[in-house]
Amino acid sequence: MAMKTLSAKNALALDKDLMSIGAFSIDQLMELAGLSVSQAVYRVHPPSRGRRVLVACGPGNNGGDGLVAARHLWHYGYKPTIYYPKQSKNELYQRLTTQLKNLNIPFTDDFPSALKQTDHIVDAIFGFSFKPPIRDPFPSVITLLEETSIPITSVDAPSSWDIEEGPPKEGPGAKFNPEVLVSLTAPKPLAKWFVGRHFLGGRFVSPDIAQKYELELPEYDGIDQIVEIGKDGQKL
Ligand SMILES: NC(=O)C1=CN([C@@H]2O[C@H](COP(=O)(O)OP(=O)(O)OC[C@H]3O[C@@H](n4cnc5c(N)ncnc54)[C@H](O)[C@@H]3O)[C@@H](O)[C@H]2O)[C@@H](O)CC1
Ligand SMILES: [K+]
Repeated sequence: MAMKTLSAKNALALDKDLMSIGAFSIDQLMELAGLSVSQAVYRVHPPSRGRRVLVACGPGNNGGDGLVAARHLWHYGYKPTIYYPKQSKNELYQRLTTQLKNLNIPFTDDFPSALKQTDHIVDAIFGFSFKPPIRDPFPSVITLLEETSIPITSVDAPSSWDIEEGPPKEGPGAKFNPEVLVSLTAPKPLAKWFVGRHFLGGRFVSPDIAQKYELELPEYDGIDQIVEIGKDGQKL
């Protein structure tokens, strides 16, 4: 399906519109984004395939989506583990972290060991505000994601990919190819380089905002928070 993509600049502007014109709070948007991610994981990797999910969270809102997704996954019967090395002091993130700790969801600083004990990975490290080059401690994490054979679901962007230009030409991330991508609101230009199962999530865009950014969004089915927009190597 050919679908219009949203540049990093427009993704940020749309986010601001959702919170001003749309009257949403960031908590609401993040909750719905994380719920979408949890549904995509359930769709591609049901608990019968293994309940252990390693959720790698970055310092910004992409990481916040991962924290929310982890909570929903726990409620679906998964056993999430969180890698969240650069924790934000922002009150929202503190609350999301407390919610996970209240469910006895473990946090780890040892990414290589955690990777050996998981069935699925959620990559919530960087989203549309990522600017290369990757700073510590993430280069080695991206290299491990690149090398692992455990399936990965990336949130909004395969972390390390340039939002407009796709995978880096060399260094960490150059060979990173997650199995699943959940684009939030609309795919970013980098989706042109992605081959795998591609979902759209973030079911909160009103018709006027979609029109402003000339988005032709697909219909979501029933109560689903995700819609599959590409698979089997079909590209945007
Ligand atoms: N409307 C939407 O589509 C929504 C988007 N959300 C999420 O918000 C994301 C965007 O969030 P943010 O704008 O907070 O940004 P990101 O989470 O994409 O990343 C920004 C964070 O990463 C750090 N960072 C950037 N480049 C780095 C580098 N090279 N090395 C190390 N650290 C680096 C920044 O210092 C900042 O802390 C989206 O991709 C999406 O996942 C949702 O939470 C809410 C709704
Ligand atoms: K990501």
